[in-house]
Amino acid sequence: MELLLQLLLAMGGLLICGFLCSLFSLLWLAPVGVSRRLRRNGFDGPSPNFPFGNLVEMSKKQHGSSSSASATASSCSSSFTNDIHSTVFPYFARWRKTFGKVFIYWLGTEPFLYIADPEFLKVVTSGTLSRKWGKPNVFKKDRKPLFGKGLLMVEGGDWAHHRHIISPAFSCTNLNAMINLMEESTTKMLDSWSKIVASGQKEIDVEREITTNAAEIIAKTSFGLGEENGVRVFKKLRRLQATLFESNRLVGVPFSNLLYLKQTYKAWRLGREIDHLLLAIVEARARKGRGGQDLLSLLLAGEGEGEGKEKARKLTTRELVDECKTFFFGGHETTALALSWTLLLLAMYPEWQAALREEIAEHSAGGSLDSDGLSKLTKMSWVLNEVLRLYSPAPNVQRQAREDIAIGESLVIPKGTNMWVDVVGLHHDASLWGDDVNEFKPERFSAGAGGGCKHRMGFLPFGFGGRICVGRNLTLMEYKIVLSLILKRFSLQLSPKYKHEPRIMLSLRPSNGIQLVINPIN
Ligand code: HEM
Repeated sequence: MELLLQLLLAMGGLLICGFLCSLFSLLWLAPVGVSRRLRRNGFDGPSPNFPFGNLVEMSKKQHGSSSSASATASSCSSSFTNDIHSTVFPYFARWRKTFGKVFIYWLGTEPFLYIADPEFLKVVTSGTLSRKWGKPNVFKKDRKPLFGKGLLMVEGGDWAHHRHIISPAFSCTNLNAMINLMEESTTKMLDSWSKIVASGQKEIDVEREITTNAAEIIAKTSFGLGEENGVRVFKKLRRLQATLFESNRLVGVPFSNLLYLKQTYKAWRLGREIDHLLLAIVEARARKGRGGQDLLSLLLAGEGEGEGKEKARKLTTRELVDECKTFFFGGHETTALALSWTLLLLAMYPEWQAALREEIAEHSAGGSLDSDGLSKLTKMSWVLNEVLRLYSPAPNVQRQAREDIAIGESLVIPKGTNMWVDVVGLHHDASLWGDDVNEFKPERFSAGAGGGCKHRMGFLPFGFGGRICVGRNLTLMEYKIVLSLILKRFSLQLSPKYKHEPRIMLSLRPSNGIQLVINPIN
């Protein structure tokens, strides 16, 4: 009996030792090994402390001049600087001074290759190398309730298949059929603005208004909001988003999820409820056959491309549910931010408000804009590009090496290394754009979509390569419709209450909304 007890104790001890060794290897040996390999390959960077990597330094507030954007704004709310890189990414701005535009830093035990050099980005992602990069596992798990296995997250053959089926749904003909849906929601919003102004209040937080409108538009265009379940999905999706971003997670630190059990559980439960509701919508639509102009109906009706056996299989019900969520989360906040930053900049530049109003009037046949008129709003496209350059709603793009990636003779990026492309850094780089890099000058896009940037990979508001944003035409259409309707009815002025404090909350957002004084145009 005593012998058995000793044996059990010894086995227990061995198990605990084994567990501690694996933990030590996960938390310390593996990341240190990768770190050494990266350094041997010539990649420098700030020294990490495992298991936090460089997170401690990244969470520190910046000092002195780096807070220029907010400092200028708080002392004088009628002017502010667009020089925001060191405000939104103070740690990158600091490290760049020492390590240049390509270096390694660590989120927990995850290595990230920071890239703000467009030529380097081109070399490591061009041609066949593009297939060796996937999406970082560390974010995939975290964002599963939002995107599931939708287009944004899938890889390899699955990605090619989804993209094949989804791209045609965003064709111009299909998008044109959505113009009315967009006008309807926006007119409702503007009618409520008129009432607010009539009641004597002139100031509005346009960011809040525009985000609600964009969420409604994307829900209508993705899965339909006309039905009761559509409205319930919409409300739950918004709650899910708030829940997931309530906590500031220690991304990359092993087991850090245990600190946020309550939020994780709440998000998981909401995710399941949304899935059930969306499943019911998808199944009901599938039974009904073709109907409606939203993306879901188009995907349900759309045949896979190819012939016979080669014909791409249609997306399953489960896959369609994930795509509806992906369109909602990938599409509404980004478009809303592009519009909100635009209204802010137009409030600062009344001459551009006037130029756009003139252009809208010129191309509105019988007072309203059709698809032909929208396509002729050239100056508005310049303004959109300039806003996406200065305040890119998607401030970074990430990838993860699925295998060792050899670049030329001497450089190897080890399997598992993540890539972090600093889009804000690229868009605010004077060596690419010139000394006026931080000025709002939409006319720089008059000569072409590159905006005069010295490198074609220097302007990446919608990402790059095969994975470039599938919804960019939808954004362009929504942007033009919403902005035209606003400018026709109101003129915009900056409110003294506005404080310019852009910050990163997954997307690049204003910290305190965007308060504008709006005046009806007779
Ligand atoms: C101003 C508006 C928008 C911006 C700035 C934006 C930005 C981006 C960026 C940077 C990517 C590349 C991500 C990566 O490579 O990892 C992307 C991909 C994507 N976007 Fe957008 N987006 C916008 C609007 C939309 C809209 C309206 C939709 C859908 C309705 C949408 C759906 C998607 C999807 C599904 C992908 C994944 C494409 C793929 O991986 O093949 N986006 N977007």
